[in-house]
Amino acid sequence: MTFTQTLREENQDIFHAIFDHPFVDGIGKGEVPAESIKHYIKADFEYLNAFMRVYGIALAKSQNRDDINFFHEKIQFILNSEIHPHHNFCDYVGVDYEGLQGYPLPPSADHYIKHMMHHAQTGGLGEILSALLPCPWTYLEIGRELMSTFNPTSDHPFYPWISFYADERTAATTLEMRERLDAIAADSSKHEQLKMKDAFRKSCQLELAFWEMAYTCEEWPESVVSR
Ligand SMILES: Cc1ncc(CN)c(N)n1
Repeated sequence: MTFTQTLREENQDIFHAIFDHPFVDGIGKGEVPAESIKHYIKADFEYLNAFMRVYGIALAKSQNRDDINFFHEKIQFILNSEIHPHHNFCDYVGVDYEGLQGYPLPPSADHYIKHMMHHAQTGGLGEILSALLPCPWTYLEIGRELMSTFNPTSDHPFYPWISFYADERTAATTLEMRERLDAIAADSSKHEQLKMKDAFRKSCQLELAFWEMAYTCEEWPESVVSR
């Protein structure tokens, strides 16, 4: 069994909790509360900005042109392609994308980006890839689960979102990251592998927390200042 197959198996519980989450289920059913969608977009716009910065740190730590090219391409993908699922959500709630940008991150999203940033700053490429991988991998599996469970057609309100993540490009990103991580893990000590496992599991847990954050419109305590 490869290192990333083990990671997937050890985190089956969280993958399933994500598939069962009411926000994810609501995407499949075509019904998600508008406030939850807006909360998601506000946080996800900033989350993806942070994700690109982590790719940038990984690029700076790369030892060969293949890795440099990989991280460079993935930044382009977020900038130019991953805006499509966001536009699908914005159209659903009837708001301008620009109007949902520039907001502070709610606690769980803030935690998630600081977790990735910690591994980017203190770890090698193996640890960074372990912290990043749950992002494409959980969404790829969400897309595939929703495709097979709900069999959406092009008139489904979230068809563009579901088909984007079930698509070959998300599958290719996930596979390329897994292959890079498997190669690094094979040359790493048990201690380093444990750090990678910890980074991966926490990112899976924070993916679940991100859905809950959006669904419940999580805010910092006492964030609304009373006068
Ligand atoms: C929080 C989160 N995780 C994953 C993805 C999919 N790249 C995303 N847009 N946002």
